[in-house]
Amino acid sequence: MEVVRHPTEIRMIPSHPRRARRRLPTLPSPLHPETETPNLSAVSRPHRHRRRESGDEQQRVHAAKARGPVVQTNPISSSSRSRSPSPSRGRDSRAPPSTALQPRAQARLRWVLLPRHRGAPGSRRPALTDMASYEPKNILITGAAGFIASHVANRLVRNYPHYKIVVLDKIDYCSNLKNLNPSWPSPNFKFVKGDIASADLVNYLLITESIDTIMHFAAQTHVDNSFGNSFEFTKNNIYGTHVLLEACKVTGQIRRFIHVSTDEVYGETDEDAVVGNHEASQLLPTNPYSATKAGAEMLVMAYGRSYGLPVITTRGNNVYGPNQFPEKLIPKFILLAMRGLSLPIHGDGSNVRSYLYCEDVAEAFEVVLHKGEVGHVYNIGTVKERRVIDVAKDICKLFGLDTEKAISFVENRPFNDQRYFLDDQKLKRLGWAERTPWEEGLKKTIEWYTTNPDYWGDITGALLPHPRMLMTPGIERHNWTEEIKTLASSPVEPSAIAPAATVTESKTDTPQKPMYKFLIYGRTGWIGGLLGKICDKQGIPYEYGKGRLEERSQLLNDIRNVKPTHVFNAAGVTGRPNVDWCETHKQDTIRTNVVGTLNLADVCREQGLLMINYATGCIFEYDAKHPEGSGIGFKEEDTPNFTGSFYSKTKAMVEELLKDYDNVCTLRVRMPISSDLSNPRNFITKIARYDKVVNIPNSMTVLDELLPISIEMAKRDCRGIWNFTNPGVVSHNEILEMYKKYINPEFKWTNFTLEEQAKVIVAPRSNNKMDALKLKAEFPELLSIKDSLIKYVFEPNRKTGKAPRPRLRPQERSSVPSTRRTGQDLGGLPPPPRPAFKSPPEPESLPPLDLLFSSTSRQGTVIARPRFPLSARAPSCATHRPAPAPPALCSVLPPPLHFPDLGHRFSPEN
Ligand SMILES: O=c1ccn([C@@H]2O[C@H](COP(=O)(O)OP(=O)(O)O[C@H]3O[C@H](CO)[C@@H](O)[C@H](O)[C@H]3O)[C@@H](O)[C@H]2O)c(=O)[nH]1
Repeated sequence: MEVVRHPTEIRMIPSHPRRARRRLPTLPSPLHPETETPNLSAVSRPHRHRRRESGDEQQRVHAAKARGPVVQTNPISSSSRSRSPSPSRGRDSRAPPSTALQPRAQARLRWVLLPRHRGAPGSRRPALTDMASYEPKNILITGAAGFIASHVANRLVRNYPHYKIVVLDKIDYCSNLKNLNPSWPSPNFKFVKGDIASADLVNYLLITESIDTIMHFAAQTHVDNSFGNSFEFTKNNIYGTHVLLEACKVTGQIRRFIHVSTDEVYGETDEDAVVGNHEASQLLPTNPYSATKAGAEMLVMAYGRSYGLPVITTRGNNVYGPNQFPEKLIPKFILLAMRGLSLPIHGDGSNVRSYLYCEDVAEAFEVVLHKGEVGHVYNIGTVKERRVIDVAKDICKLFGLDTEKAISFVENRPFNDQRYFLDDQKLKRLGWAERTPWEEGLKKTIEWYTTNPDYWGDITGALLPHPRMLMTPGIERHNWTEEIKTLASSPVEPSAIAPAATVTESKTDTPQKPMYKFLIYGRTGWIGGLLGKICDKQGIPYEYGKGRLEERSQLLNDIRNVKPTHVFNAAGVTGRPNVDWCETHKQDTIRTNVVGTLNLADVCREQGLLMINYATGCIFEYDAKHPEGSGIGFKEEDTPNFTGSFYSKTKAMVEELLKDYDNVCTLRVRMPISSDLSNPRNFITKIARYDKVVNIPNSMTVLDELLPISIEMAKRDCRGIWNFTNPGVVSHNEILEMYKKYINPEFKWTNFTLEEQAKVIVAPRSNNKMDALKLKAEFPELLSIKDSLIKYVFEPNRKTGKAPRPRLRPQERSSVPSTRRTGQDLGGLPPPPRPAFKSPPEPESLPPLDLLFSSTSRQGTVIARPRFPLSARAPSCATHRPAPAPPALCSVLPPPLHFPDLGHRFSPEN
């Protein structure tokens, strides 16, 4: 008798660059020649070269011998485990099954299989030899409101009225009760809403429903999600499976446990492999999802071996067809094509997948259920492979779309297996065959989605290039209780099932839980205020942060209270009236802009939250490599070269440190502009009001266009550094020319040089061109700065006829000293007709400081003489003390001046 070591360990080989791995030599397989359960134990090999059954039997025998003698470890899977090692057994078990059991194993089998709760010893046990005609009675299907399982459940309910089909589903974000529509009226169908991880519920169901067969589909299945929240995968896929297995052990009545796994457990197939992964191939999962599926398989195998649970495992290729939640490639691309949106290909689209139509797969499960051999693994596969790009092209073709225009290429997944190639012969030998040709299946699928466009409700989040639906709040997208009650012919009464069952009364009329909730810092700032308005408009729930950025406990409180999906940081000190203030308030600047920002990033990371950080592009200035007028812009990866002002210096430092926070999306804003021409922070408003302006081309940010994009970036889970400006540059004079053309034909201005400007400002300011290609690639519709200015700012504000004199807000009027303007440069600011965004109201007590002290531009691009002596500057935002004001202003500066949230203002300096 030989002994085989119990597979206890998956050897995880550190990730290797894909190409490099492919070149490694093939190594012997560590497969146990007697079973189809993979040996995951001792042999350490390069990841890519777990053998794909090289056919070198000598190596296989050698590897088997090296592991030592074999022990009959699974009393149930007699067919595979009672045979002695046979080098002639190739890639799967073809020899007839043996029924011989070891005495000890027989005893164990009896212990497990006899119905200890009700049946007497000697009651009928599953006939171990008549595998080809297994007859279940009461089947529990887990995850049956999901895609594949619902097709299986509907098929079994329809084809086998004498089976009782009990389905258990927690109704996750990707499930839908409508998937079970065909089954609801059937008397042999029962739905239970609940979680497989609830041991009480599962035990109760197994016993009260006299379950003899389990088909276990319930799982977190979306690979993209698993890169974001893999603990959910461990909980659902491993722990959930474990609970089920334990319930099988405890209740002791299960005659079949069909465990649904995936081709992904084999890991990536070599590009040049001509033979597919056979059921005995080594498991080498590469992503967190497939790792949890492999982990679950190990538990299933262990319960088969340790307790004789009659297990069968399936490993399937990709499935497509009606009812699939559109986070998966095919339904997502169909729905995007229906909406005229671009189809985002991860990477270059060369990844290959093998697609099976859902009905064919349901039939495969029907075959496995009735004919599958206990202890065996079955691939459910097709050798017809398709590159992702070709799938996209086929969809485009059927929609009559131009592929060049309809397809876009986006960042790849952190790891994206190139190919999963299965050997599909074993299941075929049981009589199953794929029936639906790709063209037919795809047409049927498109037909279904176009007929049911609203089947899934709000699926905006799923249609993103890298959806992370699991990370959205309240994973349930819908409260299904009422539907359950209506749909079920014999709904499970709450009282009739274990307390853990969750068929509960509907507590709310709201059908849909929101998918996003934003926590925004910078309530009183310009950008913070605008963000709130965009959220209002888009119906996105949000709250403003109450805590100060530098107070960790306050931030944690905010997060606990708000439970956000994303955090937006539009807070920071910019100095009053301008960044010169930072030169003399270095610690205050550091406290908020450095300590506070880092603190928030750190808290968000700890809480698993993405932080969208409105940063600045004023950390660059034209240099020899990026000269003015050359068209060469600073890229995201360029090192800041402008530290002339303390403000910019600290911003550059923070940006550098934030690079190590993978939960942060840094948006480099520059010279923000909005359609609200009455807002004194608006770059246009400022330069139109200055006495003299410099004239330098710069990259700028049109907030009306770009702030909604930043929200979209949050939804798309964009991370890292982004130049957040419109493409191209525009100079001051060009903007003022537009101003003259659209707003006030009589408008005039005076230029002066940088040198002249330097005399009236404290710290130098930056001028630069940012390279916006990265942003443009993600948002191809992004307009160039000049087009954006026309579309979002000047056209909506266009004035015909003679423009009126500028209308200042009452505060502004009363606070403007008579000597402050020459007249011509204040002239012509009409109230904007209908700006897309209005600036948030300034706090009542806050005078319009930009007007009071309007002398300098923070970009260093415009300048006028100070309107007051510098000693009369605005109160310090850090001290909250009113600065002495000139007598003329006393009436409009209510004592004491209070700046409730100045520390959290977004910098208009950017
Ligand atoms: O917008 C998208 C979505 C997907 N893809 C690519 O399309 C392929 C298929 O992706 P997806 O539809 O998410 O499926 P897989 O990642 O192949 O995983 C599916 O197929 C597996 C079987 O191989 C199952 O185990 C998984 O549960 C199931 O999600 C992958 O290469 C993706 O990178 C894109 O290029 N763009």
